[in-house]
Parts: sequence; C-alpha cells; structure tokens
Amino acid sequence: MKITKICCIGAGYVGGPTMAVIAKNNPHLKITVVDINQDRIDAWNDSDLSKLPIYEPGLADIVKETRNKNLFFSTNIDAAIDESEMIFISVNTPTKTYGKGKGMASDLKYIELCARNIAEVAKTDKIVVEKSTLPVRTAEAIKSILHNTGSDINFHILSNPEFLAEGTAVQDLLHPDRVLIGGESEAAIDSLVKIYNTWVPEAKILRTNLWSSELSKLTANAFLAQRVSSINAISELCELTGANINEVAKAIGMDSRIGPKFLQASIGFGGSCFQKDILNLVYIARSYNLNEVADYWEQVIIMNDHQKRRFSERLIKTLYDTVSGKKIGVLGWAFKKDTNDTRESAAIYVTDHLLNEQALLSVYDPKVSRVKIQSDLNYLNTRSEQENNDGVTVETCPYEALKNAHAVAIMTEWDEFKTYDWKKIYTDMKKPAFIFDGRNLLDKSEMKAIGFDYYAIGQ
Ligand SMILES: NC(=O)c1ccc[n+]([C@@H]2O[C@H](COP(=O)([O-])OP(=O)(O)OC[C@H]3O[C@@H](n4cnc5c(N)ncnc54)[C@H](O)[C@@H]3O)[C@@H](O)[C@H]2O)c1
Ligand SMILES: O=c1ccn([C@@H]2O[C@H](COP(=O)(O)OP(=O)(O)O[C@H]3O[C@H](CO)[C@@H](O)[C@H](O)[C@H]3O)[C@@H](O)[C@H]2O)c(=O)[nH]1
Repeated sequence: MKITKICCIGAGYVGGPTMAVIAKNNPHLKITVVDINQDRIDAWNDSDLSKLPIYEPGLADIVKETRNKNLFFSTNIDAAIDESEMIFISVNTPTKTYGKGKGMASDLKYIELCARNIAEVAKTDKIVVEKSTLPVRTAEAIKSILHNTGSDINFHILSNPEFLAEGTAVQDLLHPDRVLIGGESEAAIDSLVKIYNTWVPEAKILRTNLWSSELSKLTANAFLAQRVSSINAISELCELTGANINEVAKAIGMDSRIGPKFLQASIGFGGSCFQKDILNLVYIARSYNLNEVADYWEQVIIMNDHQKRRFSERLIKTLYDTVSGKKIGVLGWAFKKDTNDTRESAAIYVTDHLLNEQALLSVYDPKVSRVKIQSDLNYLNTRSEQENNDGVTVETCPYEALKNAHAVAIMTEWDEFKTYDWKKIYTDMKKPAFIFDGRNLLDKSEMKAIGFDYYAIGQ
C-alpha cells in the first residue's frame, strides 16, 4: 500500500516526539498528530518553542524544522483519520482505577474509543498501528471492532511498540536499538518498514507475529525494572555490611553477561511505564492461572515500594525520630533527569510520607511547576488540598528551597545539582546539616569535608 499521509492519535510523550522524528526523516509524508486535549495541541502549535507540552532535549529543534511543513498538530481527529492511509494509536493506557482488574490491569477504554472512531470515520483501507503499550492479544479486540463495521474496508493491524525512554527520547528515536513490528500482513509490515528504513538500518528492524510484539514490550520493561529492583535490594544489604553499592554495581557490570547499564541504585524507579506494565503483566499471568509467574514479577514492584518507603524512614530515623515541624529541602520532582514528567515519581511518595509525619517540605525542580507538584500530591488524596498547600512550598531558586532546612533529600539526578555551591548551602542550613542522596549524585568525601552528615543509597 502506498503511504502518503499518516496520522497519530495521541499527542503525548510518545506520539509527539515519535511523529516529529518520522516527519524529519520522511519529508514526503504528511503527518498529523491529533488529540482530544485542545490545550495540548495549542501548546504543540505555540510559536514559542519553550512552551511545547513536553520537554525533551533536541525536540524543539526537530519540531521547528518540520512543523507546518509536513508535521501538523490538530484536534480534528475525524479529518485526520479520513485522509490517512496509516493511523498510529498512541493514547494512554493507564492502570485501571475501577472495576475488574482495578489497580492491576491496563485501562483500554481510550484504545477502544480510538478503534471505534476509526471504524466510524474510515471510508478507505487503513493500516492501524498499535504504538501504545498493550496487553498481549489486544490486537484481537481492535480487529473485532474494526472488522464489524459492516463495510468492505480492509483494516490491517500492526503492533509497533515504542522503546524510547524519557529524557533521551530524541536520541532513542534517532538511534533505536531495534524497531519492532508485529503483524499478519507482510504488505502492511513492508509499508511501515519503508517509513522507518529512511533512517533505521534494515538489520535493526525486527518482524514478528502480533502477539510476540505486544508481549515483548511488556517483557522489556519488566526486565529493565527488575534490574533496578535487584540493585536496590542489594543496596539495603550494602548499608548493613560495609559494602558499597557503586563498587558492587561496577564489579558485576563488568561481567559482559550482566553489562553495566541500568545498575544505578536509587530511591526506586518511577515513570509512567514500569509499574503500570509490570502490574499488567502480573494481571495477565494471573488471568491464565500462572500464579508463580505472577508472584515472581510482582516482587519487582514490592521491592520498589519498599525502597521508596525505607528512604523516608531512614531520613526520619536519622533526624532523631521526628521530622514534625522541620523544614526538609527536596531537590528534584521529575521521575528522572531531563524530563518534566512526574508520573509515579518517587518524590511524590517520599513527600507524602514525610507530610504524614508533619514535616514542612520545600521543593525545587528545574522543569516542574508548583501547580504540577501540588496536583501530584492532591491526586493521592491522602489529605486535603489545603493541608498539602500548607505543608509544601515550591521554590524557583534551589538556595531558597534549602535555606534553614534540617535536611536535603535528593530525588532526581539533575546534573545542575552537582554544580551548586554546597558550602553556601551548608552555611545556610540548620546544624547538623543532613543530605539524603537518593541518587548517589554527590561526592561523599566532598560533602563530608564541608561538614554535612551525608547518607547515600547502599553506602
Ligand atoms: N511515556 C513514555 O516514555 C512511553 C514510552 C513507550 C511507550 N509508552 C506507551 O505509549 C502510550 C502513550 O504514552 P504517553 O506517555 O505518550 O501518554 P500521554 O498521556 O502523554 O499521551 C496520551 C495522549 O492521548 C490522548 N488521548 C486519549 N484518548 C484519546 C482519544 N480517544 N482521541 C484522541 N486523543 C486521545 C490524551 O489526551 C493524551 O494527550 C502508553 O501506552 C504508554 O504506555 C510510553
Ligand atoms: O539504573 C537505573 C535506571 C533507571 N532508574 C529509574 O528507573 C525509572 C525509569 O527510567 P528509564 O527507563 O530510563 O525511563 P522511562 O522513560 O520510564 O523508560 C522506560 O519505560 C519506557 C516506557 O515503556 C520504555 O519505552 C523505555 O524503554 C524504558 O526504559 C526512573 O525513575 C529512573 O530514575 C534507576 O533507578 N536506576
């Protein structure tokens, strides 16, 4: 099938950057990214590129190069579906918050709405590409909706999961380890390969059946998250035995079978994907009565929750068993550096725990706004909005956030934190001045030399 126009439903962290990179490499294609969220589309169309809804290094340049040439952002979903030969679905698939599978299964209502929308509007044959992360065998449901329209339109469904990580999305898209395409129609797969092949070498484009492709995405995230939980589990043992987690990580990472990546001990993984996708994997395993398989993967989440909890407990214990009325400076709110995304960020849970203990928190993050921080806390529903407002102040200057604080809690590994004048921060803090470095970001001996009581993970 000759492809001249494509559209992507969902202008989020995946849809926006992915389509921008496809547009950059396929100037002959017209690409429209559509969304029901008018504010988000307006932000993608803002002439001030600093107002794009997503912060990703390198993204603004690509949007500048392609926008209104062959890349368009719109809320006119029906028109985009109608004119496109290929439609990507890149909407959110959060964990269900109601009904059967609550707290475990993926909520597929947005996916189903897209499928129904396509079924209603399409007048010509379409290739429908699952870009969202989906439970294995979702394509079956999409197929069923599309093939029961009563018309003679041909729909081909492909699974093309996205492996980009936030903060490095543009580089990951430009230089992917692999592009995975699952499908039943070789011709449909070829059409998508052709688009990627404009910048991704053929050898890196992997073709599988639909179900392998869907399941590979959940599996990749489960393996990655498992590595973080594994190193974090060992970090607790390090703290009690005198071993140092950085040294252990280096020592095991030099084994080529293990490899050095994803062995950074931390306050626990966050982000919109790992927890959601593992919970989904656990749910799927249980639904097939594979209880040992489900228990095995669930442990990754249990360990991650434990790591977040024990970080705040260690802080409270060290501050003489009470943080009530004490100012705690929080550096970083995003779930990792170089993104403004805060979904499932460990900072939210650590702060919530410290608020329960009546601490007064003062937060600074270079890319996250006060409104977002307050709404993340309010979303937990632990206490009233007023109480969250009273307990948490958000500063635009890190030195203000840390002034007169009893302790600093480092939540995100932003590079700028390393460059601060830590002597000045020490002078302006209450004594003894504590640092709880949830990212092992700072130099322990340097901090100790300044006078800090410095606590890192796994040391
Ligand atoms: N964020 C990541 O790093 C990442 C990486 C790989 C895969 N994924 C997966 O990709 C999918 C999208 O993730 P995201 O982070 O981009 O989500 P997101 O929440 O940032 O964006 C999803 C967008 O879809 C829109 N939307 C929802 N229903 C719609 C509908 N019926 N019509 C039009 N628009 C609709 C929402 O308004 C939202 O703007 C998820 O399945 C996620 O698991 C995410
Ligand atoms: O050694 C490590 C590596 C990561 N993390 C934490 O793990 C979380 C996730 O990090 P990362 O995987 O880099 O970011 P995501 O954007 O969540 O990307 C993951 O989730 C995406 C969504 O599915 C996938 O596409 C990516 O391949 C996968 O890496 C973050 O809180 C990190 O701080 C650690 O604590 N230690």
